[in-house]
Amino acid sequence: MSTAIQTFVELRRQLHLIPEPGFQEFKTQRFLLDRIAELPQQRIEVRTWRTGILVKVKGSAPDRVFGYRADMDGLPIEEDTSYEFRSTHPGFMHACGHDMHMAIGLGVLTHFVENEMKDDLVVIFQPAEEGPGGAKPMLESEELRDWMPDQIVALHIAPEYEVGTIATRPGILFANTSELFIDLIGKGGHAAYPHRANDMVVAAAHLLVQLQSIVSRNINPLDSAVVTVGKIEGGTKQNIIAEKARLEGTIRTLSADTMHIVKKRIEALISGTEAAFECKAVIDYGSNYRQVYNDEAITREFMDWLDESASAKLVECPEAMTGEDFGYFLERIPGFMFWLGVDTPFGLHHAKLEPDERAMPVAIDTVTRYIRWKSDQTHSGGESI
Ligand SMILES: CC(=O)N[C@@H](CCC[C@H](N)C(=O)O)C(=O)O
Repeated sequence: MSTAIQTFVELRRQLHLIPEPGFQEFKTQRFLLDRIAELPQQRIEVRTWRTGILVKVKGSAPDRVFGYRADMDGLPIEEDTSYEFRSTHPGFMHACGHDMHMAIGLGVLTHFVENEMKDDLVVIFQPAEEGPGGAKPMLESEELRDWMPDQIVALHIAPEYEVGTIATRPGILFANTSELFIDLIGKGGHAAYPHRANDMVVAAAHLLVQLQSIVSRNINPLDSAVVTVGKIEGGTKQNIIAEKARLEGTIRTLSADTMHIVKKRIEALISGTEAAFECKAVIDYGSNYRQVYNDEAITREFMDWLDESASAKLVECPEAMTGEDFGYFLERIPGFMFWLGVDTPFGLHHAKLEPDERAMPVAIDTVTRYIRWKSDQTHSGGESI
């Protein structure tokens, strides 16, 4: 590994030490700002937005602004890797690769600071991707308004692909998402007198099983949807009938219509639970993310370029039911997202996730070469998508 790449690997390890939840990425922001301050400052301008950062690198004869976006937040997971550089924040871990996304962002930024291109570049470090979502408010912010890229790219690590692989597709890449929070409120009581109470642990158990029937019985088998309840809590002690229970989950669909169907069915099942268990239910859909829809022409052009440039092995992949608030960027700015192969047996959001760092030079090289090629193409009078 070259010294320059070793530096970004080391920066990724330092970011891995300090995972923070959405909109609380204070140490992460400080760390990134300090690294950005070490770069030659002549052609860069830095802005902060909440816990996020925007860095503009001025080009020599700008016609357009290219964007690279990296997400910043960690997850509430107790890390269980074999790393020496495990999280120093108990109960939090970079288990979705955002440490790598940010270090790659620093690599892309450094490249364009050291090697001028004609167009401008904005590197966007965005908070709260895992929730409640930083992309939408960031896009509406004054800080980004006059730095809005004309074309944007982002990547996400992919445990299932080998190092050296980049996977993407024109059109929909990631699903529409909606969070799901259901509070059940009944009547608590003594464990020995169930007839005088309305037990919300039992109500939650019934509802949880019924929710599983939505995908299997209400969605066209040729369509795709996910209803996952990732957290359930209820009750206070083993001999007290629970007055309250809470289910927390997420819904994923490949279309807005299917999202509507799933939500209607959840509401119907919840009404049934209220009637059956004589309780009250409150539903909250939390934050919703728009699907990640890759610009078809630009993505196809990138895939052709990648095939020819042999910067990485290209895979045209199927859609995934993951969500990403980068979908909001792609709603406003033409561009695409791709999967970066990091070849590890444990999946995203797993306590043992150890992405292969040899993927980092592949990403920095591909992103910088592609952006430069695209910029040169426009300036040489070539066709501009
Ligand atoms: C890439 C990835 O894993 N993204 C998250 C996005 C979470 C969206 C939202 N908070 C939800 O849970 O619905 C994912 O879980 O796919």
